[in-house]
Amino acid sequence: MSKTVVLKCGGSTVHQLSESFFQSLKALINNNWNVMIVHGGGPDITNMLKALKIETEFFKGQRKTTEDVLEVAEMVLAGKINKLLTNVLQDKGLDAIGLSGSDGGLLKANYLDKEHLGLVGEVTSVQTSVVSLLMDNGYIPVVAPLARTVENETLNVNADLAAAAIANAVSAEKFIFVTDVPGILDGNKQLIEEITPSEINTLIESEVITGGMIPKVQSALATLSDNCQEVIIASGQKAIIEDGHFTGTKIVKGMEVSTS
Ligand SMILES: Nc1ncnc2c1ncn2[C@@H]1O[C@H](COP(=O)(O)OP(=O)(O)O)[C@@H](O)[C@H]1O
Ligand SMILES: CC(=O)N[C@@H](CCC(=O)OP(=O)(O)O)C(=O)O
Repeated sequence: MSKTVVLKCGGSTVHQLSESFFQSLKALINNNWNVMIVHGGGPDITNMLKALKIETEFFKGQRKTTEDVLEVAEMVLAGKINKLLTNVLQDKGLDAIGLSGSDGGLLKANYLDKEHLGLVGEVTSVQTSVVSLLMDNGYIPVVAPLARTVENETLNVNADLAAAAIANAVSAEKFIFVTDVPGILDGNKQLIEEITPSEINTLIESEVITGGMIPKVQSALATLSDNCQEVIIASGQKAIIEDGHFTGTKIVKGMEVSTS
């Protein structure tokens, strides 16, 4: 039976994905993995908002989303970035179908914090049949992080959190964050090859892990399970598989000793 890998491609890297990254996807498919991609696009949304002279602000790492901001976010995520990624995958000989989380009831959400964030969603359910249908037929689903409420309103969703919700719902055996750094770096900017949840918490407290890395590691911790034994953070500028092994940082459950 095929295993499933969910990759989250950050907006920081989506324009710079390397040839070896696409070769790694082919290797996964040749090894019978079902592959799906959830993408971001934060920097492109910010640039488009600036060009349109619409103010943009973040609250606790998430974009405050007014109706004007949502219109631009949807245009950039479901239009520009989703098509760019789907086209490049097709160009590399990988069968991909682009869709938004609001298509086919894929992602349902509630308002995360309407007062502070406006039209931002927290995913409450994932209609996995939409992506299974595509993967079972040999396609890579490429998902833009938008969702619908039960009242049929569209909401903007942080892409790391959308990817984690999807990875959990499809019971992915592997979950990989593809970003613009080689993985989690320590205080000396050296790559950490393997890390446990308690070591991550220490690095957050000591402010070695900051900014956009925080939602990634938090999403990773929420996804680790008996089924998904490791979550990987790797660079899209390199191969994500070398000599049959995943590159980057592996976040593993570890052998945490309970003191309670
Ligand atoms: N300890 C760390 N190791 C690596 N990157 C870190 C760390 N702490 C913060 N970061 C930042 O996290 C960024 C990746 O997050 P982000 O910019 O949100 O990427 P993406 O668009 O891929 O989601 C890196 O470019 C880096 O600046
Ligand atoms: C609510 C919220 O913050 N949504 C994000 C969606 C895109 C995203 O998360 O893109 P990256 O992965 O490139 O950061 C935003 O508007 O920027």
